[in-house]
Amino acid sequence: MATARGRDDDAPSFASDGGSMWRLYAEYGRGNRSLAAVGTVMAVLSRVVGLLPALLLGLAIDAVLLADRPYALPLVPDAWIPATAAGQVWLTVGLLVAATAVGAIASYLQSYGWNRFAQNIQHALRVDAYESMQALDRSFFDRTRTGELLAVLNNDVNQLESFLTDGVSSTLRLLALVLGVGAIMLALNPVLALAALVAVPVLGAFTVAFVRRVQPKYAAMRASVGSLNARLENNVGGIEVIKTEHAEAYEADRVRDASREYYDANWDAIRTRITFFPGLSAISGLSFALTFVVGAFWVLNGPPTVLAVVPETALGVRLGVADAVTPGEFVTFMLYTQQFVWPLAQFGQIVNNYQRAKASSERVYGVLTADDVTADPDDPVPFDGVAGRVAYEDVTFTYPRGPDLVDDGGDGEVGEDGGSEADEPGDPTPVIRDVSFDVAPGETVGIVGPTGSGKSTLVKLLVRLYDPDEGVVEVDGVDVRDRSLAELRRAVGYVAQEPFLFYGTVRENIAYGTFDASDADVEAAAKRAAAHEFIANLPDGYDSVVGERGVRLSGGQRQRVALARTILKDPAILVLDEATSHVDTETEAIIQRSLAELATDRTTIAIAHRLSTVKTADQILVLEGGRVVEAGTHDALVAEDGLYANLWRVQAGDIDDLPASFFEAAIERRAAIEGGEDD
Ligand SMILES: Nc1ncnc2c1ncn2[C@@H]1O[C@H](COP(=O)(O)OP(=O)(O)OP(=O)(O)O)[C@@H](O)[C@H]1O
Repeated sequence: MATARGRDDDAPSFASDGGSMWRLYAEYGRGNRSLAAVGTVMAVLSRVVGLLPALLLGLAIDAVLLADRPYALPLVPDAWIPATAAGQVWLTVGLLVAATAVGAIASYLQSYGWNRFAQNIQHALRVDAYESMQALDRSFFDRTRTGELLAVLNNDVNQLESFLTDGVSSTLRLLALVLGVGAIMLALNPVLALAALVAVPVLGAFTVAFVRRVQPKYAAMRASVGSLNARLENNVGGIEVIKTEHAEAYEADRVRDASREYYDANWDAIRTRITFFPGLSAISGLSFALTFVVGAFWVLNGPPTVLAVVPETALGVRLGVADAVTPGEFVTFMLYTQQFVWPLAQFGQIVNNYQRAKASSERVYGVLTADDVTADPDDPVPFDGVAGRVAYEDVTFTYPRGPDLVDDGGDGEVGEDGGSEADEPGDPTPVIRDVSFDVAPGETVGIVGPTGSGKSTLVKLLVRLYDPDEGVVEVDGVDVRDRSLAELRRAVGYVAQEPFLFYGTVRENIAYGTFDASDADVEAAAKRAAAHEFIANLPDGYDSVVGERGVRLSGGQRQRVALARTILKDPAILVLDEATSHVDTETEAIIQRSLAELATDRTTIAIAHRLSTVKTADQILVLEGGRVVEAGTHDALVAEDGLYANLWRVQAGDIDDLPASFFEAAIERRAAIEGGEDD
């Protein structure tokens, strides 16, 4: 698909099956029924009251112009009607004012009801969509572009709210109006009413045709908003690279392309929409004119002659074709026709908003019902104090590619088969293969190996960021999938390779996850992570704001804040993924000393490129191509004279002593990694 270039072809589109909108409204509306009821009743009341003026006006005109027409009001006993003309005028004025006042109050209450209803739903929906999104497993986020997800949580949720606020109440008012006016007109003069009502089926057919055309266009538009958002979000995040690579022009072009894609999708929808509204108005206008012609000639010349053949009591209903139409009736009729026909054109706007909300609701529903969730077991095995034994048994893992996800491109063509065959890159290769090892409680294990050999992936399986395809990862003899996620993640402290800091203070970042920690605990943890000194030197100390993602700190400082966070958590099992890679050797020595102290009474798994940091580990696993190729203590591995011994020589600077086979293997490895990245 041409327009899919530059998009992640396996990125989720958040599409869901149809019907999601009403399911969402039904589910979220349940707790807000009384607001909806107030909105509904008041919408109907305001419309009904709005019908009174035209009726009163017609009656008043006839009473004034026609000597044989006494002033009478429907449903009002004659005894209540004033005898004098002036009294009747005042009664009419009084009723008009009362109708206007009741109409205004009803209109306020209906707006209150529906707006409150819509805001409540919007709020609940956004929070739930966020919670569902948060529960999705790590691989979902690998495939998803942040901007697109934000578009769903923001724009799409807002779109639903806006339809609820305007669309639903307008529909109700329109319904009340059409039924009310239709009934009154039919009662006044059924034949003349038919002239006005003939527009209804025509408008209906016209609207159905519009909906069919515009619906896929709105879906395409929502998708391209997501695409554009994703591009913008990515570029703001990568602004440093854009600047240092002097890629401003290139990125401006890419944003232009994404924006143009949105423009085209939007314009396509707009073109359809702008032909729809004038079309509706034209139909409404024609119907108004038709009613006027029939009515006017009826007033002037009596009933149309074509109707003379219609029996007066056909079907037992009085058709009134033989009656004259009074000027007052004619005015009432024309006012109603206008009130009735023009708002029908508004129906187009409602349908239009409905279609937009429908496209949005499908995306929101897609997030709410996405099932890529790391499941908590039904009956988790509780920890009985965490001893800290870790075991991997024949573990194999491959990163999922996501062929199940629909690519809807930017051009609005939603893939019918869930992705094109041509994009299928073949079976992905496992990143972890048949890995088995055992870590006794309190032991320290070092994991080393060339870049891309699967070290980070291996430890992510322990905290269930991913689950293995084959084999088992155990903590204290129980499969981690049988542990509750909360307990497991409390037991295992994980310092990621690129630690993430939240916008906020240093203190908040250290206490993240241990939210009830005291200031003294935070400081103690920072000291153990060799972070206290630099924090104390920041302008506001522990209250200094770190900036978004911690940009105001250096890479090494960020690492130490993240390390302090995990130290504060005081987990039984400590997993460090190159936790000190960004700090200088002197600081590293300080951290190593406190880590060694920490490691004495807890299991520690440390990934390291700098082999000196794991030299004293109880065992070292050497990973290559996802397999454990060597295992043992530092001395044993050096004596073995294999990959570890060669890596050790590299770091000791003894490059001249390395065998040629080491370089050949290293070049092969690089080629394999780069080849893997290409596909
Ligand atoms: N989220 C992901 N989705 C798909 N593939 C991934 C993902 N993360 C890593 N990989 C791939 O898995 C392989 C192992 O990556 P991993 O990060 O585990 O290696 P590593 O040994 O920790 O590397 P380094 O030493 O460079 O940190 C690499 O080929 C990488 O391209």
